[in-house]
Amino acid sequence: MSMIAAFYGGKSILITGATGFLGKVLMEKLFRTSPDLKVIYILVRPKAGQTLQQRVFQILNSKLFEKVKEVCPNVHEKIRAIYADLSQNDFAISKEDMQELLSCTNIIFHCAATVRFDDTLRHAVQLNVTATRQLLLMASQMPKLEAVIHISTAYSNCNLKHIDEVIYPCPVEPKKIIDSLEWLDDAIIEEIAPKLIRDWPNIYTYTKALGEMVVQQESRSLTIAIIRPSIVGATWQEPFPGWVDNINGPNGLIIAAGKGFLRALKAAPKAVADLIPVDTVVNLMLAVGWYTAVHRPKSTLVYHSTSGNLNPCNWHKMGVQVLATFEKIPLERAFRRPYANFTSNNFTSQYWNAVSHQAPAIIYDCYLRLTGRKPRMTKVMNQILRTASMLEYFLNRSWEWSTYNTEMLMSELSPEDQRVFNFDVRQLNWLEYIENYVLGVKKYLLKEDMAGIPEAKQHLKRLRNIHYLFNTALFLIVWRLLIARSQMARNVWFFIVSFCYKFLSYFRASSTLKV
Ligand SMILES: CCCCCCCCCCCCCCCCCCCCCCCC(=O)SCCNC(=O)CCNC(=O)[C@H](O)C(C)(C)COP(=O)(O)OP(=O)(O)OC[C@H]1O[C@@H](n2cnc3c(N)ncnc32)[C@H](O)[C@@H]1OP(=O)(O)O
Ligand SMILES: NC(=O)C1=CN([C@@H]2O[C@H](COP(=O)(O)OP(=O)(O)OC[C@H]3O[C@@H](n4cnc5c(N)ncnc54)[C@H](OP(=O)(O)O)[C@@H]3O)[C@@H](O)[C@H]2O)C=CC1
Repeated sequence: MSMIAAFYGGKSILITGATGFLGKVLMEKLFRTSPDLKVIYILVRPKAGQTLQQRVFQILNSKLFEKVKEVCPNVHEKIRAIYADLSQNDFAISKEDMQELLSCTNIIFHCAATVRFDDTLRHAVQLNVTATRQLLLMASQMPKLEAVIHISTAYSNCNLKHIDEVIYPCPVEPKKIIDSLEWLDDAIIEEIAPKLIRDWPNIYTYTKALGEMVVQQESRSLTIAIIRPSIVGATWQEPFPGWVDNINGPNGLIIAAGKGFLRALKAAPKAVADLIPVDTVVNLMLAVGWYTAVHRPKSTLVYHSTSGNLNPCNWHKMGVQVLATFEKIPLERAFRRPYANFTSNNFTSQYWNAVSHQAPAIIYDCYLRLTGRKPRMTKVMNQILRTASMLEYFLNRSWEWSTYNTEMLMSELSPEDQRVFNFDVRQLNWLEYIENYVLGVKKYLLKEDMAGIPEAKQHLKRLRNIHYLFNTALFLIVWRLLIARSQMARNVWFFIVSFCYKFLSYFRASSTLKV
């Protein structure tokens, strides 16, 4: 019997960010392994014209939740969506709902955040710092509360090279920033933002670091733990391999590479690609929730959910495997044949951007214009290049994250719990994982049919022929122009032709002699 699964039985669990990538996988696992849990409260806002109920309905009826319905048929009754906007005072939760949350909650998983790298400082602070503070104030009024699990990121201290499982102080007090945002206007905030974030690469990682400081300062009587995942990728094993449903981080790059838009990336080929499967993160979260509530550690423990120090993989190896998978299972209607060129050199990277990205986009847009259609490829390409440049910082560096607490926790689990809540990333086979990942991107994200694979392969063959034809034509044109204008080019040309002629004559003569 799993102790962790039993622990969540009969519990009332509050999850923020339950409609997000991590939140959905967390809910799925909770319902599947502890179907006798009492209730999961989720704080949700209406979005994209959908009510709360419609959003929940959509999640529960998705492929991800297919197995849950078998073990927990009344899952609809066990999920209670509460209207909330985390950027508002008191989260805009009604008095009755707030009362219920305060009196019933046993465990909190705080996943909600803005993960955009380019968010405004005001919004990112509201979500990643102020909301965390407010949630902890709520938590301190919950008599039945046993543990709070705060989800941060392994990159919250990416200004350091070696990162321990401790909370590092930030140069400016979070409280001071929260207070100043109240009276400063937006223009001034955006002006001071670069000075505030100093050596953090973006507002996201900076505000996540502030969020951790808030956890440390507001913990008081609470039992809290922090989990820091690195780059969260598709599921490894559960509920099935390769599940993924958003375009963030690796996913967008995999699509852009598979469609042949992105063929070169400014990335250090040997740098560690610290991906961590989402189900591994969720298993650690549930184990940490159990451990924190049962053992009540005296201080706030930090757990790294990273792969680099236990089972490292680098960008080159990952790129090769992504390409190998696209050979077998190509994406439909590719723009060009997939290719991956990783370089950390500035000049080479700019060269590849011009030749491999911008030039084909411009040529294609000319073709669209000539055929009376609206040009769009340059815009798409610029968007992809903007995204790639935002990720560059993370693709050209390696970090060392220590994992003492995570390994300690692993050793505390019973063999059954180690199996059911496996977060031992040493068992991960990267080649198999990446193959399932790419397949998952095709199936669950792009919703492409496997029956279309032969046609997709045919399309790639056509693209290869067009590529050869184009290169040959280009070579001939350039050469013709060169010969017309330069005596030296003409001399070289005559030298090559006469050399080939002599070689062929010699070859013919020697083969005639043999006969
Ligand atoms: C050589 C060729 C490549 C070969 C590939 C081989 C594969 C190699 C293996 C896999 C590669 C893995 C690389 C991973 C690198 C990831 C590093 C991540 C670092 C993590 C740091 C911390 C991790 C975290 O804690 S959390 C979460 C991370 N957060 C994010 O990922 C959010 C990042 N996104 C943003 O901040 C924004 O989307 C931004 C700024 C990039 C763009 O904003 P903008 O307002 O301009 O656009 P959007 O409205 O958001 O989107 C417009 C458009 O672009 C599409 N899009 C969005 N994100 C991506 C993306 N990552 N890649 C590609 N496309 C993306 C989006 O869908 C929109 O499309 P529409 O068609 O217009 O709807
Ligand atoms: N994905 C990754 O690679 C990594 C993620 N993390 C951390 O994990 C956590 C979850 O990330 P992930 O699931 O990927 O992110 P998502 O963007 O998929 O999910 C974010 C969640 O936060 C919710 N949210 C955002 N703003 C508000 C708001 N104003 N009110 C209510 N809810 C809101 C979103 O709700 P809605 O659906 O309404 O937008 C969504 O449920 C975050 O804390 C992130 O920092 C850490 C490392 C890596």
